[in-house]
Amino acid sequence: MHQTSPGVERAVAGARDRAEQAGAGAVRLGHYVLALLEEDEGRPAVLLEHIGVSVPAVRGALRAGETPVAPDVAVLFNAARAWSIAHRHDPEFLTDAFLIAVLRASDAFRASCAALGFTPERLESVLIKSESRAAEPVSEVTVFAITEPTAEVDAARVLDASFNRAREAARVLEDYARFVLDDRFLTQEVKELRHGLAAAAQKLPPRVLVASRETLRDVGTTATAASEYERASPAHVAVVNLKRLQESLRSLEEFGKVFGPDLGRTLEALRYRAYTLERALTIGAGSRERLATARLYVLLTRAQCVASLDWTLREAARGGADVFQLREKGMPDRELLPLARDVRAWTREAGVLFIVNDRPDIARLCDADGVHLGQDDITVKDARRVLGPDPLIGVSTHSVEQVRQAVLDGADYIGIGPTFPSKTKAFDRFPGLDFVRAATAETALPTFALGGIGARNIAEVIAAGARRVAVSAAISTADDPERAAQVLKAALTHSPL
Ligand SMILES: Cc1ncc(COP(=O)(O)OP(=O)(O)O)c(N)n1
Ligand SMILES: Cc1ncsc1CCOP(=O)(O)O
Ligand SMILES: [Mg+2]
Repeated sequence: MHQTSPGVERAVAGARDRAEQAGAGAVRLGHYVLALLEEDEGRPAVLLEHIGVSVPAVRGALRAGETPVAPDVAVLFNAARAWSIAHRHDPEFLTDAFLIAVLRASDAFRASCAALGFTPERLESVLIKSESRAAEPVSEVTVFAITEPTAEVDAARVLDASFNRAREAARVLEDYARFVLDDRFLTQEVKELRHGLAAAAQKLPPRVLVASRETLRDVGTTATAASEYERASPAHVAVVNLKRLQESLRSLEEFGKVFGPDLGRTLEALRYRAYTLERALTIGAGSRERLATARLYVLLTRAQCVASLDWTLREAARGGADVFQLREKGMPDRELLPLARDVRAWTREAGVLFIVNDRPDIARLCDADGVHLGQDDITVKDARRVLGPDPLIGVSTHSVEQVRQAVLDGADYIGIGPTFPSKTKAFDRFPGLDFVRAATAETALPTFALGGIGARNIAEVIAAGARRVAVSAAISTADDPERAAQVLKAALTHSPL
């Protein structure tokens, strides 16, 4: 049994077909050469072009029917195998070794091919590493004439397969961000990563990749695990393809180093970008689910409530508020933590979410559902260190750039504002309704518009694209927080998400 590549098998079958079609009676050496040169991107064709021989010219000039009858194919296989063992330490021979065996099968045939510009020696001279060649300068366009030719071609084969795999995975993720998440920013991010891959691939001489391509020889193409056909949901598709993208990038990075540190570094940067994307894509999907029905978010400060905080909270929850934030800016920690624990208990009873403002440590100690962070507060990354992967992290934003950064940082939801002047907090800059429009169009992450929002202006905010709002004074200073919450919630639920 000979270990050949599918390329060789195709060439053998192709030579037989040619002989049969020509009514030649026997397969001739020329039939093998023409069959080996049939694929423009195959090794033999690339090799000939590399030594300056025009493949179309050979196809036109070689009179296969007039070339010597080929020996039994087993003889050619033996010669190719011996060549491959001698030069590649590999009994599994490729089309280039088979071509050399065919050329060596007859002196007369060798002479006619030499007249067309190629001899086995010329082909070997660019395939085999020799002491004398190693000292020669390597030209920029050189494909095979490199100090370790088979090593580079083998590395290129991995790169070729991995570039394709990474590009395919990126395409799936782009579709997921675009059609499932409906997220403009993440779609753009994945597209940029895909373009980054294409740019990295261009750092290789194009023919190195082409020369390495023998996909059918890849034993992995038929090795399919049953799990490859199982996808529970679009989110599962995204997770599987994120892993595929990262694995391909790791492989690209490692084998890319064979071509120098520059390519390795470029690919490493792309791999880190893929990790960032993973965070944004998977967190985005999870937060959308957990906050799917959350429309009305209420910030409570004890001193600003006209009645008690617990009564205000219960009333507002009865009126339809979905999320409560404890926002105590100057309260001593000894007072804050017990209050936070009380609010945790009240929100649990009411069946609503509870977020602590500014303080991941307090959020963790009182077992809150999450924390809210402003641009000057602790970062999302550090908050995750305190809270772990599950609790919700909200981030305040005042510009589209901050929205994008919050998405990449792994925020679960975003506060967008201030929209209007607020009695709760003083501002000197108002990104206003234009920002509501821009932010809601940019991301599919849950966004809560806030700042001076109440019953009299909520329609404008909704008209600008907001589907969720966060309010403070509108609830904490209301005589009837239940009714106040109902009015806001009714306006919000009027517009579907
Ligand atoms: C839901 C929500 N959005 C924005 C803010 C504002 O947070 P930040 O900018 O950190 O300001 P302070 O509230 O900490 O003064 C928020 N608290 N909640
Ligand atoms: C904390 C904060 N950050 C931006 S606006 C705001 C206060 C929102 O309160 P109100 O609804 O009373 O304006
Ligand atoms: Mg803050």
